[in-house]
Amino acid sequence: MAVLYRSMEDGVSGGAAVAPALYANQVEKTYPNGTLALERVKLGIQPGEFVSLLGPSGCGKSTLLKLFAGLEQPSAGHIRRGEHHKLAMVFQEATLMPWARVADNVRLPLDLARMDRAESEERVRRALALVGLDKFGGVYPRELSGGMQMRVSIARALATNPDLLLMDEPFGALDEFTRNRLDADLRALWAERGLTVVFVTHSIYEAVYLSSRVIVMAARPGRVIADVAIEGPAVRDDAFRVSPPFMHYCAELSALLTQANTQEQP
Ligand SMILES: Nc1ncnc2c1ncn2[C@@H]1O[C@H](COP(=O)(O)OP(=O)(O)OP(=O)(O)O)[C@@H](O)[C@H]1O
Repeated sequence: MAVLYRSMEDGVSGGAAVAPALYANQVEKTYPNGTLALERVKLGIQPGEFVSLLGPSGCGKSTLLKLFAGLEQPSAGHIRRGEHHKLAMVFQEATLMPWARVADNVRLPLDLARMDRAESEERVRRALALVGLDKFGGVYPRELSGGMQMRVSIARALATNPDLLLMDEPFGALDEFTRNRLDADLRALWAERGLTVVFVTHSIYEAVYLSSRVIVMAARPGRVIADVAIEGPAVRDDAFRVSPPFMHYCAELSALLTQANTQEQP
């Protein structure tokens, strides 16, 4: 069988000498209102992996991403980030400033970092080219489609030259066609730039298409229930989406999610 079920221990040690880019050790998160969002999550992410966090609503995917980003602190256990990694985050909403042109939106984090203007303009130009929006720097966000606005949001993250990209369901609000296209572009970008990506999604198809590894989560309490390596072709085109291995992985992940739901505690 092509699917590999790796133990949670393997996820942490990776079995390799390379230090993980991200590491969660026995992490728990209880919010101030008493909600136990995550229970004993143990997970290591190696540099260069494309890892999706897949699971039903409320299983703690966003919470885990925020813990990795340092936006939330664990209630127990600890989170470690590789020392030399530069992190950027992309959210479900494009969160653009409507009064500012696209190029100014993308330049925002560089302005906040007080980067020299000549350098920041060059960074913005390159980031917009990477997401296929080189001709749109001068327009306002409202003049762009939802998919293009998400591209701007990704360009804003890329302009900071991250090597670690945390993405919280960035394409969840888009139609399927646009989403598939952005998935393909993101996968190509990941391969080209040697990024480490952690990607939150509800979609089994999206997780299989994009990832080198899928972490399956269950709710109440949020926890990791499986760690599945996706050994698809390195270059993933539309043919991969209808190939037998793709269908096979989708069926495996679907079965794992169903199993997790039926095991849910009331
Ligand atoms: N700031 C908060 N305060 C209290 N409870 C929270 C907070 N943020 C999240 N939760 C709760 O923690 C649990 C996990 O939420 P989280 O957003 O991480 O899940 P998720 O898997 O990302 O869900 P979704 O796919 O719907 O975004 C949920 O029960 C949620 O209601």
